[in-house]
Amino acid sequence: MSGPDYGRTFALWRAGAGEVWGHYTRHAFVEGLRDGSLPRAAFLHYLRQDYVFLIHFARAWALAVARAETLAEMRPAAATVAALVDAEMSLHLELCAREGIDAAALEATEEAPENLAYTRYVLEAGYSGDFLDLMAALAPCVLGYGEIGARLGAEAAPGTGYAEWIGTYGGEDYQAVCRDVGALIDAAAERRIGSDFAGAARWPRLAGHFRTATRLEVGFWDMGLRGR
Ligand SMILES: Cc1ncc(C[n+]2csc(CCO)c2C)c(N)n1
Repeated sequence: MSGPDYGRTFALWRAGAGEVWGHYTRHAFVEGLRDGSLPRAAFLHYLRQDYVFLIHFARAWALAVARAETLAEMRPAAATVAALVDAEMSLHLELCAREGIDAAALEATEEAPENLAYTRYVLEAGYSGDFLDLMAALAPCVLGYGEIGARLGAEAAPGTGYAEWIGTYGGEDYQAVCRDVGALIDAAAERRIGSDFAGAARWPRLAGHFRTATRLEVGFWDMGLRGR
């Protein structure tokens, strides 16, 4: 099964992750968003944890700014920090406010272990590695939601309570972000390991970061379904 075209590196990493990729992108939580059967309480639990997740994810993209070796790498990383802090977090604040969860309650969310594990793993990939290691750990998050959004945009049942979420990730704006991030990763890989990606000495470690982050996404959905 081939996924959306977000570049050459993504296609190789995605294939290398094997069945774990499908466990992530076709998780029961995702199917619940698609057919509308996901309990609202599970979605809200997920949103609250995701608010905390995005704070640490913005830190990871800020680390990418620091790890960038060219202005062409620095610019999109800086733009992503701004988009996360302004737009993405506001969406969560707004969705939660509508359900009676105010900003103070969101701020007071106790971070779930699955959340901790995932975000600190991504940050550690950047602390101990370079820009490309960090991109390998960030990619499942950014591009996986693109793949999920694209599929749900085409397949979701109409009139469920999750149309807004699906529209955010399935919409053309976010799909363009994914193509841009895919191109950024391809260029970052060529710069550091040349064009024979799979033949590079550090390829297994990069593919390992992608696969591990994908497993941690599965854990995040599991946590969301389980609720508190
Ligand atoms: C657990 C979890 N994984 C992925 C995303 C999706 N996501 C996180 S940041 C971002 C914007 C670009 O970096 C996107 C699409 C999420 N919200 N929560």
